[in-house]
Amino acid sequence: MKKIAILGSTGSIGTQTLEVVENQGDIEVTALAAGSNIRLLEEQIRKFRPKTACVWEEEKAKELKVLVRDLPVRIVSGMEGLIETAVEETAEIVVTAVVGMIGIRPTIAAMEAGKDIALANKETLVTAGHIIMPLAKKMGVRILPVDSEHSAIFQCLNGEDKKSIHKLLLTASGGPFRGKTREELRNVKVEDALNHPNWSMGRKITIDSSTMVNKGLEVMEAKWLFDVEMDQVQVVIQPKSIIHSMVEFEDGAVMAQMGTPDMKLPIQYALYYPERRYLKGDRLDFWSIGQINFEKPDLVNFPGLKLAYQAGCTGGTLPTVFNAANEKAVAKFLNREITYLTITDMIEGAMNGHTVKKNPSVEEILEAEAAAYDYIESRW
Ligand SMILES: NC(=O)C1=CN([C@@H]2O[C@H](COP(=O)(O)OP(=O)(O)OC[C@H]3O[C@@H](n4cnc5c(N)ncnc54)[C@H](OP(=O)(O)O)[C@@H]3O)[C@@H](O)[C@H]2O)C=CC1
Ligand SMILES: CC(=O)[C@@H](O)[C@H](O)COP(=O)(O)O
Ligand SMILES: [Mn+2]
Repeated sequence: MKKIAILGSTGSIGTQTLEVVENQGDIEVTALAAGSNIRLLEEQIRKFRPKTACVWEEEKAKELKVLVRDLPVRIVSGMEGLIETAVEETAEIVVTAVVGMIGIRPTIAAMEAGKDIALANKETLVTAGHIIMPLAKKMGVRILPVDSEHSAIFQCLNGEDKKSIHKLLLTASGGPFRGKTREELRNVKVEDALNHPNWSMGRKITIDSSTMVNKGLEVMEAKWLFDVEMDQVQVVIQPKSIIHSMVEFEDGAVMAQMGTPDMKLPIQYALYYPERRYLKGDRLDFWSIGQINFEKPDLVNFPGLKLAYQAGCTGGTLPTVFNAANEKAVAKFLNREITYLTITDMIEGAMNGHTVKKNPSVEEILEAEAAAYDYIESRW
């Protein structure tokens, strides 16, 4: 039996990972972690019987301990608990499905403990890719992409030498506001931004898709995962999310990976790589699709993508500031404290106010995160 731990088991990726586990029937779940949803975590513990379970909030962890007192599961909490979950000794693969930079330390700990990483948590790679990728090499562990575009690229590459890549064609749906002007975006509501045309995902990434910040994070994620330059990653709008991404090789050949918008495919591919297994669900029907359209991204009305290229090309602590400012801004928008366009204004302001530090340590990354938060709190 393959053994896995899931950080963020109660979220969109976490629950779909558990669906894959249930459908396949030959994976043991040895550890689970969530933020605060102890009702769902209790259900998961009863069904999958992990050895360790973590709840971020200490008070909730105490409540959970009482709820599962009849079971042989160790309940832990906070960052220490999250790290303990990530290094649970029997797990071979850790699925990083927490949202945000909070994933950095547990991901590093899991790698240091020799675990392969099924990586959904893109914020970790964006902010600490210069630490994660060399560490993977040093420890001989694999970073298996779960993000749909990166899984697509990984599948297109299928072991081809990095030297054969001319460019990566990262597809984007364009989100719910594709084609709109900044004027039209001025008064959009939280509900409008959460209305993604193709994918059902957690709230933070859904807002990121609407601003194109998600694509910006993904350009930086691709740079680290596939060891390419930022200018080798070209974003192509493909509104129906049928093509999940493409690779153009040196000889001009283009490989694309297509499928229905269902994250269970990339999750399952990462968990069983290089094996492909049957996955039940809808399949593409090209007779009814008819057409697949492509567009150039609009960097004027959606400056998030342009700012991401700036952050990724500069490097150092700037991607952290881009990401941290976005995390703070999205939380504020979801909390209805700021307007939609303020999200990218905040990112731009925080980036402009930052002095870049090259090759930052984890501590320096976390300091840059805190500084970006302080900057935003002091100005908005
Ligand atoms: N959803 C998708 O289809 C895709 C997601 N991703 C990436 O995957 C990651 C997860 O996204 P998604 O599943 O949508 O997010 P969700 O918001 O749906 O889930 C987040 C998960 O993280 C948990 N969590 C939050 N804070 C903490 C914490 N401090 N300690 C432990 N667990 C915590 C949540 O617990 P609780 O429920 O208790 O709050 C929940 O289980 C993100 O980085 C996202 O960008 C990438 C590609 C596609
Ligand atoms: C499912 C997934 O991987 C998301 O990151 C998705 O790609 C979001 O879509 P867009 O950012 O292209 O709207
Ligand atoms: Mn994606």
